[in-house]
Amino acid sequence: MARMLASVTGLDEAQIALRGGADIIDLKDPADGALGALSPEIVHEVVNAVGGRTPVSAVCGNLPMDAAAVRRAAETYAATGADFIKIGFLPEVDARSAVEAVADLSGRVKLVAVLFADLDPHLDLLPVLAANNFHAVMLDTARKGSGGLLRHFGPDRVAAFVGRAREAGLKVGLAGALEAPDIPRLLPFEPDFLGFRTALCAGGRSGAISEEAVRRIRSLIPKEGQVNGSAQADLRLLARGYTPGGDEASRSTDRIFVHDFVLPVEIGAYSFERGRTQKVRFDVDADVMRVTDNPQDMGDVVSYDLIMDGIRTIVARGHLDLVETLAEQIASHLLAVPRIVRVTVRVEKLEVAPGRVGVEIVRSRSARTGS
Ligand SMILES: O=C[C@H](O)COP(=O)(O)O
Repeated sequence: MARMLASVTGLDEAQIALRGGADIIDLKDPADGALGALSPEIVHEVVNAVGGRTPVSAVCGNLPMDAAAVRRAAETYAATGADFIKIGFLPEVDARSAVEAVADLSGRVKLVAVLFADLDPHLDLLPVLAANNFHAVMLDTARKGSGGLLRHFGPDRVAAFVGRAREAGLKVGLAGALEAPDIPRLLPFEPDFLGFRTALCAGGRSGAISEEAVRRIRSLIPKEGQVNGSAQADLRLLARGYTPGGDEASRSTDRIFVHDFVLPVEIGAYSFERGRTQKVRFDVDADVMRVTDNPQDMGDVVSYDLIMDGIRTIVARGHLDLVETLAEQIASHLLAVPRIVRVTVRVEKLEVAPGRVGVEIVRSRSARTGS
């Protein structure tokens, strides 16, 4: 279940974040880049004031990839009483010795590595982190003015990152100028936490955070007992008379769609279709249970981004022989979103004939579950 990490600059903001419902208080100086550190005294003060109500994490600073410097900073912040310390690892040098230099601190504090999506991170570091007792890895962005996480790492790369981190046995955090529409797109990857600063501030990440913004972001992340980004919606659906296993398709639905979505895809049963891509067009319509006639925020809707992200992620897995297989995988992926009750998926190869060839399938939840 994803938790919400809120980056704050000290005690006042920590209290605002707690009132807004943040699950992890993260201490950093946003005016000093992605990993600007606050003084150990401030961290200690916040740890005492939070008094165990939520975990507290502290950023160790913008460190050179030098084992001794990383060790010194990590020891300093481990001594503050923070539950987690976050250490950034840059890709330009081999970070292995810096990772090894802090391994034995894991008995005192949970170690969290931060890698940067916009700096071409070395994913080979993931097993090294796990072997050196790191608890978690967080994918963030270094250049905060350069767009959010998904701009640098498409959903297919995020899926690969999360998969490799989990395989190594690490918990996973995702961050990087995340905004409200990113949340339903990232929840399907089942991160352990999502990190925010910019979205919580009025006037950029160096501005002050607002309780209302914290609350709004928190409301988009399901809590324990809720499922995969959908349970909040499920509660609203229940309030409107939808019942699990009921005749969902006959209830009020809206249709979201992605049409004329063309991607290069490795597909085809012929040998000449292997080892290369060809253009494939996707047209997908999804019937979505309506929770309100007055949609105001991302919690009220199912985003069409989920359709595009799903297609990209499936296509990135590699070669498939049949358009039918691809269409079925897309349909299954979308019907895993509980609010989607019916999908029409059309997959067309654009380059194998003078015209277009392909398949269209219609699949619904009730037909699958028998409900
Ligand atoms: O650790 C998480 C970051 O503080 C997120 O900051 P951001 O939303 O400004 O990228």
